[in-house]
Formats: sequence, C-alpha cells, structure tokens
Amino acid sequence: MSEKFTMDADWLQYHPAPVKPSYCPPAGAVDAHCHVFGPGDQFPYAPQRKYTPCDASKDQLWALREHLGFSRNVIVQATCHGADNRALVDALEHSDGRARGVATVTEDITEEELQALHAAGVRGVRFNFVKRLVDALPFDTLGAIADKIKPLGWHIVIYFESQELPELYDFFTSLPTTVVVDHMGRPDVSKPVDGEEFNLFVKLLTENENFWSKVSCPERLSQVGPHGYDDVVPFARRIVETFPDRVLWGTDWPHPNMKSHMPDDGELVNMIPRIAVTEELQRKLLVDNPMRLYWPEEVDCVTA
Ligand SMILES: O=C(O)/C=C(\CC(=O)C(=O)O)C(=O)O
Repeated sequence: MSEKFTMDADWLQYHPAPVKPSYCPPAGAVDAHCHVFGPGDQFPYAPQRKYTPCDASKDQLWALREHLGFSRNVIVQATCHGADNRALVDALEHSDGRARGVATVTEDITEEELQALHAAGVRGVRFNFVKRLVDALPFDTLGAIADKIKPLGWHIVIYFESQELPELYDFFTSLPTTVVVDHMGRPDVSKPVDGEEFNLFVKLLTENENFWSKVSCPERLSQVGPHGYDDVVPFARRIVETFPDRVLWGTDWPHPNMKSHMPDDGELVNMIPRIAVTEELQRKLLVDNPMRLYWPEEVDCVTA
C-alpha cells in the first residue's frame, strides 16, 4: 500500500493563481530553479527529511511554465526527497526534453546509476549546507562525489547561508567543476550591498571563473516583503551586471519552507527587468546562460 503523507501544519502552499506577468520573457526562457514534490503516494518523501511539503507535481510545474511564458525548466532535487531521485527523473522523462535536472547522490553511486541519471537529463548534483535542511556530508565525501560526476561534464550546485561562506570558502574553491551558487549565497540584505559580507561572495565569483550564481529567491531574502522586494534588487543587479555570462534565474516554485508569505510567481517574473535592466542582460540571464549549461548540444556552434 502506498504511504500517505500529511504536510507540516505550518506549511504554506504555493500560490493558487499567480498573475499573468506583464513582463514577457524572451523566446526560449528557462526557469532554472524549481522543484517537484512527490506526489508522495507515488514518490515517497525521504525518512530523514526535515520537512513534509504539500505535493507539487510535474504537471502543475508545466502549467506554471506556460502561464509565465517560459519554455524550459531546471528541476533541482530538494532535501525532502533525500537522494531518492525518482520524482525528479519521472518529471525529466515526461518533459519532452524541456527539463533538465540537478540530483542529490551519495558517495556509493555506481557508474551505471550515474549514466541512467544522465540519460534522463540530469546535469549536476547539489551539495546542501543549510543546517535547517540537512546534516551536511563531510568534505571528503563531497569531494569523492565531485570526482565521480566530473567526467560526465556535470556541475555542482551549492546551497549555503552567507554567514557560513568564510568557513566553506576554501572547500568551494577546491571543487573541480563548474559550481552554481543558489540564491546569491543567501546574503543578509540588511547589510550594505558593497559591504564586507557580500564583497566576499563577489570575490568568490571574481577570482573563480568556474563559479556562477542564481539571482533567485527575493522572497526568501527580503526583509521588506512582497511589495517589490526592493531590498534584494541592488544585490541581484550587482551580480547580473558584474557577471552577466554566469547568472541564472528561477522561480523556486513551489517555494518550500516559506513561513512569512507565499510569493506570486507572476510578480517574481515582473521583477526580472529590475535586476537585468537591458534586453541583452535579460537574454543572457534567461536564455543564453542556462542553455549553455543545461542544453549545450542545442546551442549554435559559431566557428570563426
Ligand atoms: O527551494 C530552495 O531552493 C530552498 C529551500 C529548500 C531546499 O533547498 C531543499 O529542501 O532542498 C529552503 O531554503 O528551504
């Protein structure tokens, strides 16, 4: 019999009816950070999870993609599914090639299992250091995983809170692949955008050209709230304008663990022209960069 799951009592469900964005993304735009959850009776949540979400299926994700005017998704394995990537793989295999994935794997994963994930559309692994979400693995174990996935041409997605960056910095820069940072390293946006804390994050990207950043999740970072998330805009703009070829954008649907409010995904899309202020920056952020990382075989090869 399939297991029944009840979402956490304080769980906020994703927005039931986001506005149609007034900002129209360029053709081929990619939502490069989103998740699928379950459905739990089909793809059970992991026993070691730190939260039980509401189900958020691939079909609901595809419907949102169309509503927002996007073409493709990058689905990131969330901790509630642990290293069981079945819900992710199922979504990728039913995406008509319009979704790629970032998985969570353990050190004992075999070459055959990695190849199967690759065939489904996985192109990276996620290392999560956020203490409320996971008991992080030792650096040696993560290093061994990095060495295993590198030959596949995969990258590593890292998720951490800004106050942890000083102690994680040397490990991060030792990673042998492209590294993508979730949500700008979660800056404390009450601190100055050119202050010591965010400057360390900018230094990480400046001195390590293999590092990329997602300029996502204003709803998690903002302290002023949903009427524009104004306090996050200067941080995202600084990253987009300093590293225009190494930034990605995503909705973070279905917005796990939001406690203060649930963002309207349409309004998140409407923020894009405030953080990428020219059409060229928008095209790089939404199309060129994610295509280069996740669908390189579809990027035109221009030879001199
Ligand atoms: O959706 C996100 O990126 C952020 C999350 C959830 C998450 O990453 C996870 O469960 O793996 C968070 O901050 O709670």
